[in-house]
Amino acid sequence: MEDKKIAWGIAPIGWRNDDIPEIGAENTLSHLLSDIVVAGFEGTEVGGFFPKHNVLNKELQLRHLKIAGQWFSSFIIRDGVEEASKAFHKHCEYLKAVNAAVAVVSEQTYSIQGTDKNVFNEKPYFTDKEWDQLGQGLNQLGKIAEEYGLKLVFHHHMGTGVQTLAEIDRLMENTDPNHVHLLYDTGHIYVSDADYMTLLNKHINRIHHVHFKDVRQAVKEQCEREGKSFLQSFLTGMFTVPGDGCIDFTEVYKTLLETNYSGWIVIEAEQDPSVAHPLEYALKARNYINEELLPLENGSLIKA
Ligand SMILES: O=C1C[C@@H](O)[C@H](O)[C@@H](O)C1=O
Ligand SMILES: [Co+2]
Repeated sequence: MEDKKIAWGIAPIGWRNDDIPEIGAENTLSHLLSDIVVAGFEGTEVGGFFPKHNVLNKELQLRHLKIAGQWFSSFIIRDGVEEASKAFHKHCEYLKAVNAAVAVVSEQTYSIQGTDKNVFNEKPYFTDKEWDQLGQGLNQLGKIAEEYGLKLVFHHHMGTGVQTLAEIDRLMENTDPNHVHLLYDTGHIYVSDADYMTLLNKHINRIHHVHFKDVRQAVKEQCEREGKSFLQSFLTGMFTVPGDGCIDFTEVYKTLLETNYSGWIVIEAEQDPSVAHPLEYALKARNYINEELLPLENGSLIKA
């Protein structure tokens, strides 16, 4: 992050999606990275199709782009922390080699994220014993991340055992603030609880990475009525870029400024790239940031 407090990125998910690797498969790494430059972002997250670290670094350097982090599916409850640690070491090694800031961890034991189950009412729940296992395991993974100069940021997610505000509260209570941080994803908390500000205000001190994902309310309601899965919901257009849905990002951004948030804010709007042109939506997001969010910085400086 150097001297700048907030870095703006955009995730590959609008071009290619690790949850459904077939969609957008024609979009190459060069295409994605060059679009990111055209849209005026400083970096991105690592996608499942990204190459070895040296190849990626070359492509990044040519475009003056940086890597914020990468998703890691942990199975601490299913496999135990020793097994999870082995895979996590490899993950962190790669992230260190591409100079990333964070390792994004999501506990995927019992997750229905990639299944055809109704994401609105079939989410899994952990037992007390499983919560303990998860908390202790994440503390260990957090220490591993630090060995590589990274912060572990936990991703609350629809269709998983850590989805609702109450579950995020429990996870925060059950983990060591020195080693386990939080990723705040506006889209996931909105679809889960509707209220996205309470989570932000409550856990701002633990938040070290942010995903800006907007939600189309009418599409969300339709998906809920039809009992759609997570994958079907985003293919139907439940998510979009900030400024194009019902979340008030000015309120979110003001809070981040007032609390001196330092880190990445990554636009992450999964849609079907054959329906929502990735560069068009990246430009739409950038315009919204420039016109509605960045001007708030002056207001917040005056207030401070
Ligand atoms: O951060 C994320 C990564 C994706 O793989 C995930 O499904 C998406 O919803 C998300 O928020
Ligand atoms: Co996210």
